[in-house]
Amino acid sequence: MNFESFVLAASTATLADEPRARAHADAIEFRLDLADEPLAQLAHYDGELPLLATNRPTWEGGEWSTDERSRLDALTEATTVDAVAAIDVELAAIRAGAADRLLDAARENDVSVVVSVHDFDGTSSCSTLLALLEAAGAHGAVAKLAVTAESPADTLTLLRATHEATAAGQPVATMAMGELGTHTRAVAPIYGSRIGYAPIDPAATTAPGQLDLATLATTIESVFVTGRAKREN
Ligand SMILES: O=C1C[C@@](O)(C(=O)O)C[C@@H](O)[C@@H]1O
Repeated sequence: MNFESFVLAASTATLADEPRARAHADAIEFRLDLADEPLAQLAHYDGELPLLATNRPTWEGGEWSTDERSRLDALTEATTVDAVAAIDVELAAIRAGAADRLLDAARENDVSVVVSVHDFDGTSSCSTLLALLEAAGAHGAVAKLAVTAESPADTLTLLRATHEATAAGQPVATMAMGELGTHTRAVAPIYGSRIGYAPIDPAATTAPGQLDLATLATTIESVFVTGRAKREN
């Protein structure tokens, strides 16, 4: 997965759901931390959509609660699965020096790396967001930043950072979590965001404020394609 154009990922803990995502998604984000028998599911996967493997720890809003080594080892094993085209690694894990082997495995297996940062408490200043995106981008193909919107102004800060990083030639994926941030999931692609995440079922969200896959896909289609056509005319 090269993320040169926008990728809409259906987030799920159940790879058997993949056929239901095909109509709208470009990829599956497989949440190993939320899954039963994640490595066995990967070994048996025979779907059509490429996989982005995420194994989110509790310290970054996920559910993988055992030790860091086993978490990163599971992701390392995921890089050897043909269908896995990308993995998600937290910037904090890279900064802690824990992910070197994983990043090597991704390189050896030709798997792209999405380097992620999540802020579940709020939204920092635009310059801080830009610094985080730059730091994350130094380690992977895409820098991903999910903040929490506590006001409409926070969403503008996120979109400005998205726009500025993109204008500077940096591939980023951004979204504002929380109800106030929901619209950013549909409009961030206009400012350059390369990845969107959505659950197949509205009730199975993997982050606060997500839209379900069909809704996000059709909304992006109308605002993004229409907006692009207008800009190009
Ligand atoms: O990091 C992200 C983005 C996300 O948190 C979101 O806000 O859509 C959803 C997660 O599944 C994914 O790993």
